[in-house]
Amino acid sequence: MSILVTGGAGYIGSHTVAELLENKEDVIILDSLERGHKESVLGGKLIIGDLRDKEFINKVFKENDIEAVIHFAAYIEVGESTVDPLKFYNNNVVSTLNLLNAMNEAGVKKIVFSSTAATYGEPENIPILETDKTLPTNPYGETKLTVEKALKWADSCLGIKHVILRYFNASGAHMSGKIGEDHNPETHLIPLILQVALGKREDIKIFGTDYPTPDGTCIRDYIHVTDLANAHVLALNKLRNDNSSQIYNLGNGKGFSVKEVIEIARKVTGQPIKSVVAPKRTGDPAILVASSEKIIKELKWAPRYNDLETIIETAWTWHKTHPKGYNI
Ligand SMILES: NC(=O)c1ccc[n+]([C@@H]2O[C@H](COP(=O)([O-])OP(=O)(O)OC[C@H]3O[C@@H](n4cnc5c(N)ncnc54)[C@H](O)[C@@H]3O)[C@@H](O)[C@H]2O)c1
Ligand SMILES: O=c1ccn([C@@H]2O[C@H](COP(=O)(O)OP(=O)(O)O[C@H]3O[C@H](CO)[C@H](O)[C@H](O)[C@H]3O)[C@@H](O)[C@H]2O)c(=O)[nH]1
Repeated sequence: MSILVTGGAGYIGSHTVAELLENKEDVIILDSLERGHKESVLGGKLIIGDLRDKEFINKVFKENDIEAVIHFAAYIEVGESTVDPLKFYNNNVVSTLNLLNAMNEAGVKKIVFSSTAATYGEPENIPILETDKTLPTNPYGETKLTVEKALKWADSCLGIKHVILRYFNASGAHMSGKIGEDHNPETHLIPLILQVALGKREDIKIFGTDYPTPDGTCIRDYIHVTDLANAHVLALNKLRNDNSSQIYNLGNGKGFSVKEVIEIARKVTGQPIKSVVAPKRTGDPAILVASSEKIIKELKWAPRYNDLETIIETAWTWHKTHPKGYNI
């Protein structure tokens, strides 16, 4: 039987497909390629289509023997979600309902879902626990929380079991150098810093320097994409072994400020990397750092690349060899 990976041609999805293939899983990748890259799919069967198309998704389940779903497909940009929230509800919520409906009709009872630290909003404690309150400050986080709630009822009423993974800041690239981060447009801090190091961008804007943090810039928890990918394999096996639903944070439990990230990137690249202070971005919490104790304890998750210098080195290797992303 196959594992269906939606959004498997995207950044985190493609790294997870690589990890699944290494674990000898049979993989089907479903992606519209609207924001993904067919070159990032290192193996398995790629089906091109859109989850908003109900007939298409029902057909995928009818024509394939699917054991479980790992669901990455979504829009991910916080800023874009504040400009067009309904588009986010349509792609992130309605698409997922189409998927759950097709799963239910086909009798597929296991799903791993990509959620986010953005479901917490402004945190009440640091590090953030899975049991802390969830009050998203933007439509993107709200759409993910809405899906989490739908999954809860799909479990209790339909017996579809889930593992919800709330990622903090995914970063870095595959150790092989074959796949990496290529969002378009790119808004994430580390790839933007590396574009400055490559001379493709004049400077990196620091969004706000008067946050209540030691150097006044925002603190985030950066997690290597392969460590994230590996957690999906553990989540899948958990669903196979104990058939119960759970929510887990995924971060390194250590925060770095924007200025610290820039400084480490200067060291890794050997480039000066010009920075300029810019206005705050709306809806950015000052500090987001995960407690990942639960997944470490329950699923024996063991991150291998948890040093930020190593994470940035892997991203730098990818960006140097792919200055135009998958368009080389
Ligand atoms: N990147 C991060 O730091 C981060 C952090 C927390 C959570 N997440 C979540 O992880 C998941 C993957 O993020 P990513 O950074 O890999 O994003 P990405 O944009 O690189 O990948 C998403 C993929 O889904 C596909 N897709 C989108 N809508 C689709 C649809 N309706 N039908 C079929 N395919 C569709 C896109 O073409 C793309 O290949 C998302 O659900 C995101 O919300 C990402
Ligand atoms: O040019 C930039 C880009 C970002 N930042 C800052 O750098 C930090 C990290 O920003 P990213 O855009 O890289 O990441 P976010 O923390 O905003 O968001 C990421 O992680 C979130 C979860 O923590 C969500 O899931 C979201 O989808 C994902 O993009 C933030 O403080 C941001 O203000 C800058 O100063 N300048």
